[in-house]
Amino acid sequence: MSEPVLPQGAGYGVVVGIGLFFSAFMLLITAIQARYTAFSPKNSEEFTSASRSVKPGLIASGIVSAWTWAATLLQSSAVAYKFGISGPWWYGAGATVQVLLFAMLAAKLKLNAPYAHTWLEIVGARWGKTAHLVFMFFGLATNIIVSSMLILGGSATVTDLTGMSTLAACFLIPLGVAIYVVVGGMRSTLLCDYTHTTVLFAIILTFVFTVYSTSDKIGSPRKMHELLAAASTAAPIAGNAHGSYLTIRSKNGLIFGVINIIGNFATVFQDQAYWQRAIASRPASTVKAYLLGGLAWFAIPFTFATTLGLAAVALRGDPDMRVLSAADVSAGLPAAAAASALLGQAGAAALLVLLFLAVTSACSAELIAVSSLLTYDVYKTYINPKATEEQILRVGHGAVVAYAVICGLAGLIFFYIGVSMGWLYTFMGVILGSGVAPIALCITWSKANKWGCISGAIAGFVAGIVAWLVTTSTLNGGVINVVTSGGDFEMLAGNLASIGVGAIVAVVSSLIWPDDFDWETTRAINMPSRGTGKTDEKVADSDSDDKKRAASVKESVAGDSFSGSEEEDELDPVALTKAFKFATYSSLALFVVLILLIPLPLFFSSHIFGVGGLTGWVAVGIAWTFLSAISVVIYPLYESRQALGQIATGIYKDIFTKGSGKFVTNTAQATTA
Ligand SMILES: NC(N)=O
Repeated sequence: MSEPVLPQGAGYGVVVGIGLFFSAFMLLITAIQARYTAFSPKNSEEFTSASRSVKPGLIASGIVSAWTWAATLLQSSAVAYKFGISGPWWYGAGATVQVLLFAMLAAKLKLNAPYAHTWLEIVGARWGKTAHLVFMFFGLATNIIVSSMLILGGSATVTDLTGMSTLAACFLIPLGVAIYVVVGGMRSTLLCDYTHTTVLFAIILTFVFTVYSTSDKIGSPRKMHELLAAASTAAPIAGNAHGSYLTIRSKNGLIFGVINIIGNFATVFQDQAYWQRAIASRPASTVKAYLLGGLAWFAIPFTFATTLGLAAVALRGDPDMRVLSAADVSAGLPAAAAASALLGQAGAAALLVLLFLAVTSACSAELIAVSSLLTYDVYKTYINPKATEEQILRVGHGAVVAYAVICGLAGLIFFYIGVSMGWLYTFMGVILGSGVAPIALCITWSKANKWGCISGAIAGFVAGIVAWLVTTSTLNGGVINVVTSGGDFEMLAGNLASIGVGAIVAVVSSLIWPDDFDWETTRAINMPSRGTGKTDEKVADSDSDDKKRAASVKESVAGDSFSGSEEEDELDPVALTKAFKFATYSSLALFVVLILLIPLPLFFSSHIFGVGGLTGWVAVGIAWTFLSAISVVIYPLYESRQALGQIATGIYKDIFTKGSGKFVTNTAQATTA
């Protein structure tokens, strides 16, 4: 291993320091939220679901943040390093379409189970205990794999750049996050995600402008083209047209693309984190949030990897660029190496902060997701069905901390057995792919057959493992180990068998023995008794200060609260059916554009990008990144201007008339809502 670019203290400083900073920040946000708004995380609905009241910009920002893993930055750059310009495209497009298509599931969630806390509650209500337990295995396995990838990617980079102990990084990363999740719950986690996403875009744009505009090592798309063309001549890529880095015609790039699409279907559809954002969303704008979030996210891996992944190739031979081994690439280190070569310690530090923010915000989504599954699907379903509000909240908090420790342990175990982030990334579809179709059918199709879907998930799981191992053995002379099993064809076989068998068994059996489900049972999940609002409507305290503020009550309510009656209005089945149709048409159209119309003609024509082509490609990436930043950084501020005004007014009042700014709801509304 080469000398770390940064001192060890920088690693601890970022991991512990930024972790503590965000914990303090979260305490502040939570205190502000409790004092100046209608929402308090002391309520379990608010803790896990943000009272189902969050607006689309903030949900989109939360989706971007939860979907920006360590792999989004590191693996995307690694595939750019290995396959050239096709890698960032397949990474970005191949993981965006699932979020877009999830908009359909999100619309159906609001239509068919509007008050559920978790996707497993829906499975349990529709198909009973066996299905609940089988799909819980898939759900929790998804969370463990995603969290392990976060910890592996995060710790490998921190260790590489600073020399910090991997063991310490594996535990300190999730524990720091656990503190702020326990303090803040879902809404504050979304607010923290928002701040992370803002900084993330700022750092990504800094790297983009360094590479394509200011760096004296590269500095322009033209120079990048020249360096990539030279790299293609010096070390042609097997399977690429003319061995070039500048073509979409890449056989291994395409194989990665297929694996990527399958694995990401598995991790979006079965990860409570993405369901949870749909659950937290206002019903009328859920579809918008997912379409916006998906499109905004695309820019992150595409532009980042087109920048630092390609820069790592272009800078080969530069005295500041370290030589990368196959293991370094699998660990996702090309981006870190390029950042250090371009900007020295400043580049390494910026990458470290970027990665840490990505890892912590995705990790916070995983922690609160697993906490919800353990609370509602394990504790409340099987251990204490009559659990009180207080017990649920306590278990939710305990589950966050327990899962943080489990994440650290899982990351460490994978690290010691030699499984890297890149290996896990291509493996995820092998064991998780079979659940994709059964779960999608459970929430969207009244004819989905219970036993067909359960057996599809199990049969696909077995088929995936068998196909993966048999292919590994066949292609490697009977040798099965971490290295041989991580090959492109080996992983492709496992991924295809898993998702294919799961889908075929579920669909065919449902066509032969169709169910006729009327959704009444799922709509009844957690249904509030008539007239109960979903917000934490705080009845005015009896203290004299609050009485004095009676006059300001109405304005306070006009801020960002979301009453039960507003929610009922937004749950109008006609409007939600329309939203589902819109989600279907738009997400399928975007799927066709991103996965078929753009890359396939470029692939089959074996086109090699010239200077103009590369410049246009990079320009699209930069423009998309700016539009994304506007959507998930500026737009959430705009849509919440009233609430921000309400909070600012409260703080102003508190400053000038001590105690007068506190939020109090209209007592008349509180008792009748
Ligand atoms: N979230 C992903 N696949 O980067």
